[in-house]
Amino acid sequence: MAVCTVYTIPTTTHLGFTQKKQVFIYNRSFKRGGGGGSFSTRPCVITCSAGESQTVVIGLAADSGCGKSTFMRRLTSVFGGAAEPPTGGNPDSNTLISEMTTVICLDDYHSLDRKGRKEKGVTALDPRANNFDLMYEQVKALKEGKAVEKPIYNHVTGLLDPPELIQPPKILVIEGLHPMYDSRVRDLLDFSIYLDISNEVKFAWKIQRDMAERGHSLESIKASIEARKPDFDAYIDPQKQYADTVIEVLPTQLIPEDNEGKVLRVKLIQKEGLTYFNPVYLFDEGSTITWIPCGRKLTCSYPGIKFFYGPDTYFGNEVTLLEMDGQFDRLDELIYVESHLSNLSTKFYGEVTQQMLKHQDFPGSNNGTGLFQTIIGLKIRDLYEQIVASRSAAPAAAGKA
Ligand SMILES: Nc1ncnc2c1ncn2[C@@H]1O[C@H](COP(=O)(O)OP(=O)(O)OP(=O)(O)O)[C@@H](O)[C@H]1O
Ligand SMILES: O=C(CO)[C@H](O)[C@H](O)COP(=O)(O)O
Repeated sequence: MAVCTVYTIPTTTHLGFTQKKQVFIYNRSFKRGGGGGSFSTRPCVITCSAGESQTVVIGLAADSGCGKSTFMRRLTSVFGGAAEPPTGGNPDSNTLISEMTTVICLDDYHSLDRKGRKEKGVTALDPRANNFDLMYEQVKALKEGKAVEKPIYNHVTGLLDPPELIQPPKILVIEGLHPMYDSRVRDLLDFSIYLDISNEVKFAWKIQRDMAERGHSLESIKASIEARKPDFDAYIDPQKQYADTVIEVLPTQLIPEDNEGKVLRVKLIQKEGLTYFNPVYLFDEGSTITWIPCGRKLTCSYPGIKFFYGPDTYFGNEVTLLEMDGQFDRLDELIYVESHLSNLSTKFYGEVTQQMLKHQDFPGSNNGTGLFQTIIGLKIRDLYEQIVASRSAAPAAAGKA
């Protein structure tokens, strides 16, 4: 039987607001196949069932409705198998588990529920509505191979539900508004991604989802974006300076004065000098290239497709930029583009095209958003494999010394 220690996280003050004991946590002495325990008002970390090796932690930051779930579906598909909520758990859980990955949504660390935020006049983007101490303790514990009882923020009721048990996975993805906000959490990340959706495109996507699919009015969508904007600018957007990769989505430059937001210009901004990540390049590494692939090998209707590749700087860091403006007419022809890209970390020729074809019904499959999300999924698989290989090589090397 595993012996478990429960650490309680003290109530703290953050940015002048007291992080209150909001969540009912089930502090259970975790036994395999067993139960028993009692409710506590303190969040906890349970030290038991230490994993064989450390978990690799990936951070994905973006505003709400900016494609995080779609990206996660592409990423988990790269590892094979379906991602499902914890079996037999809360039907409103935000967690998705597959054989290799566990994706936790950082909304679960809201310290104020919907009513609490309204009473205090803060948005969910405001750090004062989130418990970063607990986020740090639990991500750290998972990284060290320890199971945690993670709270659940219920998006249906707007309440904080009793927690769920999360076992340390091989790859932990923390996705949400603030994975890179708190420096302690940021330091735990092995790789980080920021989805930077320009206001025009965010608006077009919101209209598509909230107006067409959820029956919201144009005015209410505009009002909701405007209400979130100051906190988005203050707390969410600055995180992109820390990201190892940014996928920036802008209106096309191929159609003069386009304001429909359907054709997109997408930039993949890749940090240079990382140990386990080599940027993807087009044709010749280190060069600067503008490429129009349309013609005999790639069917393009108006306004066509344009790629750009070259070096750049981003928040003072050296980066490699890969950009695609326009959209594909025929996804099977993507192999032509793929064959001119290098450092893709594929396991066989055509794997990017295969992944894109597999999920052609996902939003963004015909443009740079889907292409670059797929490529980053493959790079994360490669990063994971490199980290695991370096860990198993380290003890062997130490043994020889
Ligand atoms: N690449 C894309 N191209 C076009 N539309 C997209 C794209 N990605 C997302 N969208 C639109 O945005 C909506 C939200 O996408 P998704 O659920 O992946 O985002 P999210 O960040 O997880 O949202 P939330 O945080 O609100 O759950 C989709 O239903 C779709 O309408
Ligand atoms: O920005 C968000 C992240 O997804 C949500 O608005 C936040 O989590 C609050 O959720 P809800 O609107 O369901 O109360």
